[in-house]
Amino acid sequence: MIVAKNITKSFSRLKALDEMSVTFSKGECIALLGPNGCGKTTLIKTILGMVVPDSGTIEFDHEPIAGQWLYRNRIGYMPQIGRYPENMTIANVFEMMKDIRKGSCKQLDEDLMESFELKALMHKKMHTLSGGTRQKVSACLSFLFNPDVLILDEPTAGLDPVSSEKLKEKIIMQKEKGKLILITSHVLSELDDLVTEVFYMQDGKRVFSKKILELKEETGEERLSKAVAKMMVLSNEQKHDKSYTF
Ligand SMILES: Nc1ncnc2c1ncn2[C@@H]1O[C@H](COP(=O)(O)OP(=O)(O)OP(=O)(O)O)[C@@H](O)[C@H]1O
Repeated sequence: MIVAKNITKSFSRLKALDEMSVTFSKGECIALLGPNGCGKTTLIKTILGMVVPDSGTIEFDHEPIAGQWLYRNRIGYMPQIGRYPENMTIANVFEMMKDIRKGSCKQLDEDLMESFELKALMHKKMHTLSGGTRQKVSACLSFLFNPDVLILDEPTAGLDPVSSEKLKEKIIMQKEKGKLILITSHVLSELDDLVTEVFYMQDGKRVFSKKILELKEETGEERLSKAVAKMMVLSNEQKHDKSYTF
């Protein structure tokens, strides 16, 4: 569904993405992992067309995305930090988004708005919201237009535990519907029941990408955090052994 080939993106002398290639398929829930500053958000933004790569190509459903924008109607994006017109109420923001996306979605998905009880807060202005409520607005907007692809950048950061669980349940339901979900999180324990694949990056490059079953089998670990940690140790140990392919 999304295929990126040899994507490079530099900011001055820093290579945020270095010849990065990825294939993300329908029905997968992929954890995009790696240390701070390794290029996860930059990769997401190149897929969304918000950052233009210096070289390389990205295809969405076999069509190059360069110069295109309609494909974005099929993606729900929850940014790490949602930025909105601060003087608007939550209701204004939703109306604005519905207006922008007019006609691109027949049936709105308002499940999360209900489970987060957001409707009671609709009159509040964005600049008055707590960090968690702002995060809930971003989550609701990303699911609202029933997208085929969900890109969620640190979705549970700032959410209380009950709201986090509600969001996780919603993500699992979308995965079961066969959607493609890309998710970044530094709290690996939250990803345990969610992800089907792990894509681990460092310094703008892929270190390994593995299906979750394969990862658990190879490391002998059940929990994602332990499996990823062990994979990193194996990766370092095997760096000079060319017979071992990640
Ligand atoms: N617009 C920009 N201008 C200059 N440098 C940038 C810009 N965007 C990203 N970078 C740099 O590119 C590198 C990758 O950043 P990116 O946000 O993709 O990392 P990340 O893996 O998402 O990090 P985190 O886990 O902290 O969210 C970082 O060194 C960052 O400072």
